[in-house]
Amino acid sequence: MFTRNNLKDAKRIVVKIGTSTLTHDTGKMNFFRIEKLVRELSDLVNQGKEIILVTSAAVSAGMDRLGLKERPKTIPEKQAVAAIGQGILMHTYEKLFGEYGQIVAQVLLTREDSVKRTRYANSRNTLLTLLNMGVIPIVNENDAVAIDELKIGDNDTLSAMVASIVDADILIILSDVEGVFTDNPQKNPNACLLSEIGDITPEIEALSGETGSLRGTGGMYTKIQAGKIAVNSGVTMLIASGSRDGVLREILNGLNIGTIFISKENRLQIRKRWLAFGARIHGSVIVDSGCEQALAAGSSLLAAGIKQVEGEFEQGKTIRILSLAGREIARGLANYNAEETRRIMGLHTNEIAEVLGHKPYDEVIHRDNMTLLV
Ligand SMILES: Nc1ncnc2c1ncn2[C@@H]1O[C@H](COP(=O)(O)OP(=O)(O)O)[C@@H](O)[C@H]1O
Ligand SMILES: N[C@@H](CCC(=O)OP(=O)(O)O)C(=O)O
Repeated sequence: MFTRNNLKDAKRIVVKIGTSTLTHDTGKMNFFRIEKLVRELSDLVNQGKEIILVTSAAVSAGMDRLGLKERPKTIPEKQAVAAIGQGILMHTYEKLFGEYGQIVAQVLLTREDSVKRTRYANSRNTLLTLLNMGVIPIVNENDAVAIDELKIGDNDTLSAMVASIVDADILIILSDVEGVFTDNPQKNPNACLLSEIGDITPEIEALSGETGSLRGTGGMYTKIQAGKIAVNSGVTMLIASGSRDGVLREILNGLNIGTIFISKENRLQIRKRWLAFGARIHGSVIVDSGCEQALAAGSSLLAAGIKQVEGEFEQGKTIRILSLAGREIARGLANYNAEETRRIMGLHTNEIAEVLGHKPYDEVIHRDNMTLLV
């Protein structure tokens, strides 16, 4: 488990750099900063570290090339602009990393690459093979083809998925802020930096507005969600400022900068991790406190403990299990669809057949298909 004290021993490191760090306010690339980060990353590889870079800014680079002042609105336009920008991004990295003697590879992923078991295994194998060859994989979402169901939607989540897929030691997210503050520091000058976040409680999630900077996607919200994926996958995550000189070296030297999310000790088994974080969430059930305790002790989710059902989900889809206070306790695959779950909630197992006319399962979610997050 990595804490501030032993970060220098981290070997496999995923670094995510957001659009707000890679571009100027004008929307044009910030070459000065990109060069500095490429130099730092190259130096880490020379020290024997394995580095995966998750980069944003394809859309920004494409907009700049086309002279667009506003983000494209339609999906085909967005995809076209990202396809143009991705080439420009890779050209830049190829050139700069090449100057430091590094070999890079482009890896474009979609949600399917972490949801489908075979694609998950393929992505993992490719990334690990590249690392083995001493190459720096440069990852972005495959924006040109990923729409709706296939889309991860933001690179914070993507970077946490990548970190989870390759069993990284740490994930470093570089942004235009020093870390997570008690409030949006761009709007509230009195907001204070949180040096460490232990439990990702509903209060912590509430610190982040839904939006980010003008050019970024998702703001602090998606970074905290990424924290959930990372810590539950055994990956310690840090958020720090990409404009700070020598930021990566300072982090690895254990300096108290940015915000650290310390990983949980037990890494989820690969299948459970995929179940919890690869799949799209289709709805939630809210359970009573007795049920919450039973789940924590390893029981399956029974209809009797469910108080409320949110959203419309099909049988077999991934849903969240929330406490009465709104805390996410677990995720799992539902044996009943939303409508059936509404009809049987609060009932004992032996009453299900009477209400639904059939009872294919005793449990609403079987414990083998459930990942506890507490
Ligand atoms: N509690 C918070 N702490 C820090 N930043 C916050 C918070 N709430 C919202 N933000 C916003 O999140 C932004 C960073 O996210 P984003 O714009 O998506 O950047 P990136 O391109 O690096 O992903 C900050 O500029 C800030 O406006
Ligand atoms: N895949 C998109 C970036 C999406 C995204 O999450 O952006 P950011 O919030 O800047 O990390 C792109 O390359 O433009």
